[in-house]
Amino acid sequence: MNTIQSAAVLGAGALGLLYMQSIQNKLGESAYFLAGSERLESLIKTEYKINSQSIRFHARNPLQEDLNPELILVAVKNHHLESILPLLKAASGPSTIIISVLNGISSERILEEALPASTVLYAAALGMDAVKTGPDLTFSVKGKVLLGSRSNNKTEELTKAKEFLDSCGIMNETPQDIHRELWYKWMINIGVNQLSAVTGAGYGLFQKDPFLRKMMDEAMTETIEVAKAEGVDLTEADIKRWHSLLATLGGKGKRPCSRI
Ligand SMILES: NC(=O)C1=CN([C@@H]2O[C@H](COP(=O)(O)OP(=O)(O)OC[C@H]3O[C@@H](n4cnc5c(N)ncnc54)[C@H](OP(=O)(O)O)[C@@H]3O)[C@@H](O)[C@H]2O)C=CC1
Ligand SMILES: CC(C)(CO)C(=O)C(=O)O
Repeated sequence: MNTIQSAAVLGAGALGLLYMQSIQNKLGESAYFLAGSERLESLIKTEYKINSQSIRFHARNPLQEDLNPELILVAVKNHHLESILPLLKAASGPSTIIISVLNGISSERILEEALPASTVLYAAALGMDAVKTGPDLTFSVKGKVLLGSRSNNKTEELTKAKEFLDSCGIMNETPQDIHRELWYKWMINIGVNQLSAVTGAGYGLFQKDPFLRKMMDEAMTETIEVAKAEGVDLTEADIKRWHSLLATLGGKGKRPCSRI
């Protein structure tokens, strides 16, 4: 099996920058952001700072050149998804592996429908505390990518993508049932992100405020009920699993409210 020699990221936000830093370290110029003409120049010109270290990235426009990277990591917000499909269609081909780190349980199906020739893997990004302010990204923990195939089988594309993430130093796991893990992540977002939006609380408060923790757990318990109705066996133990992960996140000023 060939190893991945070219990779693109769509979305130079908190997660896109976090992953691109590692991917560019591995692939150099064969790693680039995908963008249309409205963002291309600024992506190329901007000097980003990642944990105070200056860094520049490459960017290419798939509407103007044939790219066909072997892997595309999609890291936009859910409400951007529809508008990036033309870029993805132009950039991808039959040998392209797509990984979407969007929160929620629907982006992979949307991508599969829009890009039937490519292979869409199922993924969730978990446990990072990355915050982007202007061109500056800061984080204290990088988290990990949970990765699987639609069938949950260890397909060639899954193995290839996993080996690539490993080679870039991007922590990842291939759980037995990726669909369950997507619901687990969705449960976390429902418990934390909305409450954070309403209260302004960051992880620090979620770690120690009993009232906030109670509301968070109640929202997660409701999500477990919805998951069960969908045939996904999330349990209270998954809430405990989240409590352990929450304890590892940097608490200072972090507001995970805008992630969904
Ligand atoms: N941040 C985190 O810690 C985590 C985030 N996630 C998920 O990852 C995804 C990304 O989150 P995050 O990085 O925080 O989001 P950001 O808002 O920081 O980044 C999204 C990026 O997408 C870019 N974008 C939007 N439309 C286009 C387009 N048409 N072409 C090119 N780029 C475009 C935006 O550019 P512009 O600003 O120019 O519009 C922005 O840079 C979300 O879906 C979120 O749910 C999952 C786990 C953790
Ligand atoms: C688990 C959590 C809340 C921590 O970064 C996250 O990954 C997100 O904000 O989506």
